[in-house]
This record gives sequence, C-alpha cells and structure tokens, in this order.
Amino acid sequence: MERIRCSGVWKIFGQNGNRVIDNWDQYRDLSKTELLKKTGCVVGVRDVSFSVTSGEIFVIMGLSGSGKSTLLRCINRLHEPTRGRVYIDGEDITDVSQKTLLDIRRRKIAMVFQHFALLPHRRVIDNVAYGLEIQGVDKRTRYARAAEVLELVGLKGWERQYPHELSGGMQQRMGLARALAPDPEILLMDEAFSALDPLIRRQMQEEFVKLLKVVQKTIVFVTHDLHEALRIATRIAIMRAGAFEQIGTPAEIVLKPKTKYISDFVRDLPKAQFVTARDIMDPPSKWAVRDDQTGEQVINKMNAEGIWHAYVVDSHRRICGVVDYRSVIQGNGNSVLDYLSRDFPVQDQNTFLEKLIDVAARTSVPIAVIDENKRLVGVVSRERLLETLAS
Ligand SMILES: Nc1ncnc2c1ncn2[C@@H]1O[C@H](COP(=O)(O)OP(=O)(O)OP(=O)(O)O)[C@@H](O)[C@H]1O
Repeated sequence: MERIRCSGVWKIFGQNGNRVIDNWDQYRDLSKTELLKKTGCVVGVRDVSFSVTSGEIFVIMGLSGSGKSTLLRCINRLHEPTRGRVYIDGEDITDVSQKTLLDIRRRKIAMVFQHFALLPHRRVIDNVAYGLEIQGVDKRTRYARAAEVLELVGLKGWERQYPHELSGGMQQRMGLARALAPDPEILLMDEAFSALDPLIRRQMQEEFVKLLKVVQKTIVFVTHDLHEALRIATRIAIMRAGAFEQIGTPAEIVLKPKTKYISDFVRDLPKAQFVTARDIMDPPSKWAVRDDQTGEQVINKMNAEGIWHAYVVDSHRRICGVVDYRSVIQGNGNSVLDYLSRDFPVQDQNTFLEKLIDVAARTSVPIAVIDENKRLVGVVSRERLLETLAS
C-alpha cells in the first residue's frame, strides 16, 4: 500500500523561488554560487517524484549538500515545498491547514535525528514517555507503552537511569524508542546512526532491520553512507544537486548503475556483500519439475531449458530432491522419484553472494533458493554467479 508520494517536489531557498523554477532551462547549467549570485536563490530539491509503500525502508543517499535533509523535511512540511505535492496515505498534505498538518504529524509521522533533544534531568523511561505525555495520554498507559518500546529496542533494565549514564549507541536506541512510542506509521530518519562508531553502527543497522520485521513501519532514511544505505534499504534513491540520479534496489544500484556518476560511486564496492540470492536467481519454473512427472517428461523439460539438473517439487513447491540429466536418460524408471538425490545445496533467498560463491565451490549442482516457508523460489546457477561477478 502506498504511504508516501512526492510528486514534482521542488524546494528553492530564497525569494522568488517560483521564478527560478519557471525559468529553469535558463539556470540549469549554473553552479550553485552562480545561481545564488544571479537570483539570490539556492536549489535544495529539484523536481523529485517517488512513492514509498508500507513496510519499505526507502533510503535517500547522497553527498553533503545534495538535498537529502531538505527533501526529508518537505515530506512532513518542516520545509514548505516551493512547488509540487506530497501525499500521505493519499491525502495531499501540501494543501491542508496548519492544524490538520499538526494532527497528521502527531498521529502518523515521527522524526529521528542524529542529535535529538534529550531531557537530561529525566530518566530514560520519562524521556520515552514524554512524547505521549504531550499527546495527553494518561500516565499509566504512557509508562506501560514506554516500557514496552524500551524492551523492543533492547533497553530493558535501563528505564531508571539518566541519559548521560547511557553510551552513544544506547542513547540512539532511546531516541528510536521515543519515536516509536506513539506508534507512528511513518518514521523519517535523518542520519540517525551517524554519531555512532562503526562497529556499534553496524550492529544498530542490523538490529534496526530486524526490529522493522516485528513492527511494520514505513521508513524514509537519510544517509551519506553508501554502505549503510545498501545494508538497510529496500530501495535507495541517490541524490545529486537536488535531484534523483537513480532509484533502485541495492542490487540494481550495485549491478546496474544508470549513469557514470553512480558507477563511479559503486565501482570499488565489494559487490558480493550487497547482492543476495534473490537478486540474481533464475525463476523457479525454469528448474522445477513436479514429483508426479515421468522420466521422459523431465528429460523433455531439461532439453527445452538447457539444464543438467532439475529440482523436483511437491504440490506446495517444497523441494523433494534433485535429478541429473545423465541418470534420468540412462535409467529406466517410470517416475522422476526413481532418480531422486537428496544431496543438493540450498540457501535462503537473503543469502549474500559471498556465501553463495563458497557454496558453489563445493558442489556442481546449482543452488536451490528457498523462502521462509521452505518453498523453492529460484535457483542460482554457476553461470549466473560468474556473470554477476564479471559484470
Ligand atoms: N535553510 C536553508 N537556507 C538556504 N539554503 C539551504 C537551507 N537549507 C539547506 N540549504 C541548501 O540546500 C542544499 C541542500 O542542503 P541539504 O542540507 O538538504 O543537503 P544534505 O544532502 O542533507 O547535506 P548534508 O549531508 O551535509 O546534511 C544545500 O546547497 C544547502 O546549502
């Protein structure tokens, strides 16, 4: 379900921003400084359109000054877009009164910043309950909820400490707990993990992704760190000079950069750490045969697809085993089950390329890829692995 939609959003800082937009062709080739000199304006965001669906982690990534924070702030109108529309759950929030806007923000949207305002003289649990207090939630309910979200972010046992008694990483969790307490549907996060040192940061990223599997939220996450973006994103938008240069899944960004700018960005990345089985697998239909088929039918299928192995699945798409071309063609069994071998490599669809390479090195059978219900969802062949590595 679509939660957020930005349509042709511009943010120009300075007077007469609309005039700059109307005459953009005239200004597009100017540097930032030249534009400022000529018009007194600075481009924050330039004609950006995208939508984010429920459950997504949409990461806006780009170098300093590319417009990430400005765009994020346009989503909840902390910055008033100069032009364009922003829809939250289908409602055009660029067109609502200040009162309605405040109400939408309070009910649906929370923001998490790199540095958030702690209340130093209040205990951790008071800090987390504070947002609910402002909303007029009664004391018992807000403290029960605060305790619940503190447990969720791994801070159970720290409720009665003061913020300064917590490490940076724990304070960041506290910030997250505070944002989660009112149960917002949308979280806007601006460099939320940037203050953490690398090891803790990585741990936070992993926990964050895990946490989001438990609490379904829609996230827009700003970062200047490409590794962070690739690790946590469902989709990434790379910004450059106020505009989107490319939007795509981490694998699309890494494997199919659309412009030289992006390919320069991703050139030295260890691809194998960001591409998963899901990104490169062939569809299961190419490799799967049903357990009630005859040997002849299976050979026909293997000939047609040009494959040496076929995975045999039951009516629930669960794998029964694998058959290889030679044994089926040389054999005289009736059913494909007569040739079944249960010795095959199988991996979860989220397995990273680096692990798949290890697995492929130990077997000649293509790797079966399964989902959380253990159903065959694809196959990664040796050819596909080599192709990906060479790309
Ligand atoms: N309040 C403002 N007034 C004038 N110009 C601004 C304002 N806020 C941002 N800008 C300009 O808009 C452009 C985009 O800034 P923004 O802060 O969104 O970039 P960013 O990608 O978030 O950068 P960083 O990673 O450094 O925070 C920059 O050129 C900046 O100078």
